[in-house]
Amino acid sequence: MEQQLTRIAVKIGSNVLTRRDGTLDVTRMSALVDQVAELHKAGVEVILVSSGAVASGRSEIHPTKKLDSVDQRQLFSAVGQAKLINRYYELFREHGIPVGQVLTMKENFATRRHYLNQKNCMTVMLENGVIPIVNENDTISVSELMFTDNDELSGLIASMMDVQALIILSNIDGIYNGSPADPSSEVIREIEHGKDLSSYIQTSKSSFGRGGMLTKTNIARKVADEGITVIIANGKRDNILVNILRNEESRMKDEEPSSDMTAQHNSSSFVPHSSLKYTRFIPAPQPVSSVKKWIAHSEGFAKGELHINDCATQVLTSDKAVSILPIGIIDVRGEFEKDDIVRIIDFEGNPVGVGKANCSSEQAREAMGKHGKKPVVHYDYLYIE
Ligand SMILES: Nc1ncnc2c1ncn2[C@@H]1O[C@H](COP(=O)(O)OP(=O)(O)O)[C@@H](O)[C@H]1O
Ligand SMILES: N[C@@H](CCC(=O)OP(=O)(O)O)C(=O)O
Repeated sequence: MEQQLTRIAVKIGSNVLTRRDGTLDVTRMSALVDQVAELHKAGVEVILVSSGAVASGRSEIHPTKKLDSVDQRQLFSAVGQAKLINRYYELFREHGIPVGQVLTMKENFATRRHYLNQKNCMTVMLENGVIPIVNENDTISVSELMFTDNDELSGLIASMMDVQALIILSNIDGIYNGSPADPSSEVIREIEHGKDLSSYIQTSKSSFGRGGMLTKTNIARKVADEGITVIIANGKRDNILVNILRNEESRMKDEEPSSDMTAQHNSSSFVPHSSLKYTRFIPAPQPVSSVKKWIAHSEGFAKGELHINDCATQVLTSDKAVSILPIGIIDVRGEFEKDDIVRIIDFEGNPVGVGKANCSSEQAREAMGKHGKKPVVHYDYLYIE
């Protein structure tokens, strides 16, 4: 069988990997590893983003004196990450697949140089048949330096590694169109670009999770807008990963999977399209360039703002490929250097995009409102939301 999905990222949430009492669910972990191994052997490059460090450390260590939340997280993650990666190592070794640990933090995505270093690290791992297992370095990333949760991290990784699909595994079948506890609610199968989901999402989150469904949805949308398929599914369901991949493959080929595929994969239970539940964010038809993807996720590192006028706002939000020219800028806020990230704010004060500055804030202020000057943000380095 010719594989169409050749590179995917899979995020495994804390709750998929932990039992109710907070101990590591090794049976579930082992089942997921078997599935990833099956995909790997079928030629799919898989990048795992795995939570579970804090949760697995919590059950290992019982501090004698009361710790504050930062100390707890540092202690539990230091112990728990070692335990987690050791388990993965052992489980993948049974399939003859080497794994490598990548611990990262938000700051590593701030400069293009660090970003490309990380990308290179994971690319070389994949080229050598190694499965990268990524997690946030919880021991040193605290408070404002933290990712909202690993959903945010998985979005960055998916975008950075140019995957075709990001599969976010949680303890729920997908996004429900009401409270998941309400029996009349149903899983939304497909989400189109621009659909407002805010009324569906409850603020509740699973017991060991950090972000909740809202961050999942926001990240999923952003990544799908970059041309990557995003799927939210239940990691506790048997064979979920393999079934999703088959389903997506057959969707791409616009046909039901053939029986020889079942034989080749040596798997027992193909679940046909209609009974397999998950939420799929439809990807934008035009993939976004690699540098624009980085810029799209760099908003949090912006050093300044370019406020643009009515006319510039209109052309920017049209389908035209335009740069930010000084003539359309009405205000430059903050202090930035060439190559720093800046936010683009429209004439009504709404953030409309992010870009890499082509000059310093001082030079931008000088050129502001003038004709015939070089772009302050070039189109190739501009991401419009
Ligand atoms: N509309 C909704 N559909 C599905 N789940 C929802 C919805 N609104 C809130 N949730 C909650 O989001 C939780 C999953 O998010 P989260 O706790 O972050 O999981 P994870 O640890 O896997 O990242 C679900 O267990 C559910 O309680
Ligand atoms: N880095 C943390 C992940 C915490 C987190 O965000 O979990 P999740 O809600 O599953 O995305 C850990 O390994 O415990």
